[in-house]
Amino acid sequence: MTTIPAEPLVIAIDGPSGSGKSSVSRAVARSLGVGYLDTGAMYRALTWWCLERGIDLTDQDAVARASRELPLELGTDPASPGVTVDGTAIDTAIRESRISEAVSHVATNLQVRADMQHRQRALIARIALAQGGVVAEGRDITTVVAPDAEVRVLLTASEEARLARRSKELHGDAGAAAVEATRAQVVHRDARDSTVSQFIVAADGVTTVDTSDLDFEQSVEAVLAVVAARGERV
Ligand SMILES: Nc1ncnc2c1ncn2[C@@H]1O[C@H](COP(=O)(O)OP(=O)(O)OP(=O)(O)O)[C@@H](O)[C@H]1O
Ligand SMILES: Nc1ccn([C@H]2C[C@H](O)[C@@H](COP(=O)(O)O)O2)c(=O)n1
Repeated sequence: MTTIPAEPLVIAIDGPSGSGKSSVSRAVARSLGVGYLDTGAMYRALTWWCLERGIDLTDQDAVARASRELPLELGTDPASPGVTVDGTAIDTAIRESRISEAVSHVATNLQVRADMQHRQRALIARIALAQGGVVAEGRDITTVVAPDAEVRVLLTASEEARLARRSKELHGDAGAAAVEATRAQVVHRDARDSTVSQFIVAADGVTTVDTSDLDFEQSVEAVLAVVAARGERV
């Protein structure tokens, strides 16, 4: 473990799919001994819940209603951040391809976004207080949900690197066919999601960490270096 911040520290991390947000954020939170919030899991959980209940994802009002009623519980321990809806553990189910391919319908619903952003601000405040700090990651955390966070990072990587990582994770190899099969879950999803959030280019005051040429441990160290340098910026 590195150092436990004296004051509750909010670290906001955004970035495109496959940049390493979830895995790197969890490792950073563990290293600092603070809580973790996976906001993407919230959109995934709502997508799962709507599909379970037969709600048409293109029916914006119905999905927004489901969002307001979603009985969601999120674990905030970076070692095991479980996701539960109405008592059912859905950690594995929300990572299935059918959810990855459908989640943008939900994430681009502006009524849903307003509801989720409201929940996320409350969660960030609560986790930071309870766990001495929080690493919150997603697509609009540095810009909309927590623009006043003490540390704001855009974690990015080249399209090639992101496709290869996700392909290896899903198919166990990064050969051309596997990479192509992964494209819809990475590039096409980012194109849809970027119509409602800015996560390709860093906003003012947000530090870009490009992990294209870094391995996992080096990426974690690079984010921890940004955290360590906080306050040194003018
Ligand atoms: N710097 C890195 N070098 C190599 N592999 C990495 C690196 N960072 C993350 N990975 C691996 O890449 C894969 C994708 O990472 P992760 O799921 O954290 O990305 P993400 O940005 O959260 O994606 P999404 O937004 O689609 O959920 C994981 O298998 C992870 O272990
Ligand atoms: N703050 C956020 C977090 C996530 N999303 C969207 C983008 C993705 O399509 C989906 C799932 O996220 P992932 O688990 O892949 O990081 O949710 C968003 O719009 N805003």
